[in-house]
Amino acid sequence: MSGSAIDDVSATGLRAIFRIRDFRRMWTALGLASLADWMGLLAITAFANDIAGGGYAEKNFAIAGVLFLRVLPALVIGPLGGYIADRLDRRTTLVVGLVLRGACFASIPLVGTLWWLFVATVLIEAVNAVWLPTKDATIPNLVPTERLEDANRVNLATTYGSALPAAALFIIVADITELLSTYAGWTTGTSADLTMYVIAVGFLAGGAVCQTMRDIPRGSSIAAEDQAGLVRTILDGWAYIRDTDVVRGLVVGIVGAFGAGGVVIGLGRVYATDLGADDAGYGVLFGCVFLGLGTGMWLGPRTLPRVSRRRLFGLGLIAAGATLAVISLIGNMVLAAVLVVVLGYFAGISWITGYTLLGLEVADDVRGRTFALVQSLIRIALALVLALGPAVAGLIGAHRWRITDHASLTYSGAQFTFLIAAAVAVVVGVSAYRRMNDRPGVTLREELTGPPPRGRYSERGTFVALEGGEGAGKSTQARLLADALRDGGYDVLLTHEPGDTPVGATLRKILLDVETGTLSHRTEALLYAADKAEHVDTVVQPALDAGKVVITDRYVDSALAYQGAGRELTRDEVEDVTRWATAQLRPHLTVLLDVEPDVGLGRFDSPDRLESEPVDFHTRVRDSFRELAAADPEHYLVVDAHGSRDEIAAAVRARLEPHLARAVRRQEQS
Ligand SMILES: Nc1ncnc2c1ncn2[C@@H]1O[C@H](COP(=O)(O)OP(=O)(O)O)[C@@H](O)[C@H]1O
Ligand SMILES: Cc1cn([C@H]2C[C@H](O)[C@@H](COP(=O)(O)OP(=O)(O)O)O2)c(=O)[nH]c1=O
Repeated sequence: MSGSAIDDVSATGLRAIFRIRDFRRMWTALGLASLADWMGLLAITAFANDIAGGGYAEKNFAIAGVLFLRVLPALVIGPLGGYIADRLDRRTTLVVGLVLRGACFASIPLVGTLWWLFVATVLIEAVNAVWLPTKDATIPNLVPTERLEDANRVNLATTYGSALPAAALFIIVADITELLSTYAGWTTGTSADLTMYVIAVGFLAGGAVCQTMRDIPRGSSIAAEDQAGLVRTILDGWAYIRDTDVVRGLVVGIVGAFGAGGVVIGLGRVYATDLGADDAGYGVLFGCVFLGLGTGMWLGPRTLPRVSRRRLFGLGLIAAGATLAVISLIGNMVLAAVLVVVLGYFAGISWITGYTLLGLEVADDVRGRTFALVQSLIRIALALVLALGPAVAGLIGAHRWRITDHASLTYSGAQFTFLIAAAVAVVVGVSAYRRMNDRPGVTLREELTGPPPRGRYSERGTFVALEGGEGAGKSTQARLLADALRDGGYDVLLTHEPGDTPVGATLRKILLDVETGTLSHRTEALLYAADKAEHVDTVVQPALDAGKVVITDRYVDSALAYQGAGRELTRDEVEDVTRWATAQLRPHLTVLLDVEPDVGLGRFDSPDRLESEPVDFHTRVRDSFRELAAADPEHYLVVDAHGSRDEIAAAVRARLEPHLARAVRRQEQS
């Protein structure tokens, strides 16, 4: 079996793109620019804080202003950026864009006024609005098409992954500035001056690297219509979100998760001063938000495998809000930093589950628009939170209450604003939890401490199930997958339910023959269960034990969906019988081919007994399949079954690869 080759696929992919000289250079330039850009966010906040004069309100208003101006150009000029970028030479735009941003950063401490900080910030972001689409349009011209996905992953990882090193660098430079002024008598205008120069050098170095790239072919044009249609996108997506309950809960929640993280970034600088820390303290808080977000996104959902994803989403928000409330009450820098990691962790859990659920819940035809809208809403929310947070804090001001002659309580505007934001996050979280609670009878305690979900995964072989409504393309995809895997050297068993055993064939005839007439619902469930028992014991398990890849066209989910949701039996009843019949064996991966019932049914001419059921039966079945997938994203792939046969086959193959690799490792270990 060529398993180890498959194991290496993404590693080879990365190695392959990094062997491309110009991609390497683009990546280096992007890394330097991203690092400088994140440091820039910290530095302009610190600079505004220092230059704004003494008062608590002035400092907060200055920070509110500069953060708002930083986000504004992306919203206002953003749509125009792609249009302008399309008309300029790519390499020149990349180089000049970085040099200009570097020059603007260097000019901030040289001019040294608040007004110039504002102007320079707008200039920097306006240049960035043209630079970003140029960068995104350049990457496809540097790598072969089949490596584009890898390249995009690297692009994203570099852009966001540089936040943490940027925070570390910011802290180091802040400390060096402090040392220089204490021991070498080197006094600067503000504590962030040196940082600004370091940022400028970062951008200039990025520009220099871009200059060494070969001429970049113009290639495909930047999707201008994507950008120009922003307003229409927002309106279309808005109507959809407004009318769909679960989606509305998700979107509000996702924006809320960003708000909770954003408020810490917006208020972090002033809050650090409140706690007796300075720029370095702010850098720490900022880094902690990202550390928490990253950890939450990676590990969070995995550490809570038993909790329903829909519940987890709301719970993450509530926990983030509660953590923020605690942060608002304490006055200790070290404790605050630890709690900010926790805050980021919970916000990260909500963000990643929300994003995954949104992909599953949103109807295919509006998915693109909805995601675009969510991105815009996040940007707007961040702009508002980054600006409003400090503004509210400034308005509230710092207060000190004398309790006794010796004790007093200081409560600052920043802490108070955290408390307001915490309350908002908790309210949004509770409402999302209520709206999306898919296990109303089960208490949270039962969910966390109850027995693990029933089921076992075969130690040997790889078990794949294809599920979906009638005519979704299950048999077609099962065949394509089996062929592709056989070509790759795998030992494959292609099978189906009901009817792939001698007894099963008889059961199938009873079940699907229109002449059978109506069956008691429990009889029907038991006959399907009997077919499965025979199938698992005599076909599936022996093949898995022999190390094969078993692909089944329909499995347990079909029973849960058809007998459990379509009929009057409850899902629990059907699940009890079916899991018992299959000896709890679960597929390593279930592929759900998702399509509206009328599209699937339209692919046939002569319906069988179940296919002749009314459309709302099939709609309930479809909803049920989607719920099963949403509750366990790790073991499911939901594919839009409108796509072409080849597109779908490629998506299935890609998602299966890690599972195949795991099977090979399991086999090697045993
Ligand atoms: N991606 C697709 N686009 C359009 N038609 C398809 C696609 N996949 C399969 N079909 C066609 O739809 C019909 C049903 O496909 P089939 O694989 O038998 O579905 P299922 O097993 O889910 O009932 C067949 O005629 C098949 O050729
Ligand atoms: C496996 C299974 C199938 N079914 C139904 C779904 C289908 O209508 C029918 C299976 O027929 P099948 O020929 O597999 O249909 P398709 O080509 O759409 O996959 O049996 C159940 O109701 N419960 C089950 O557990």
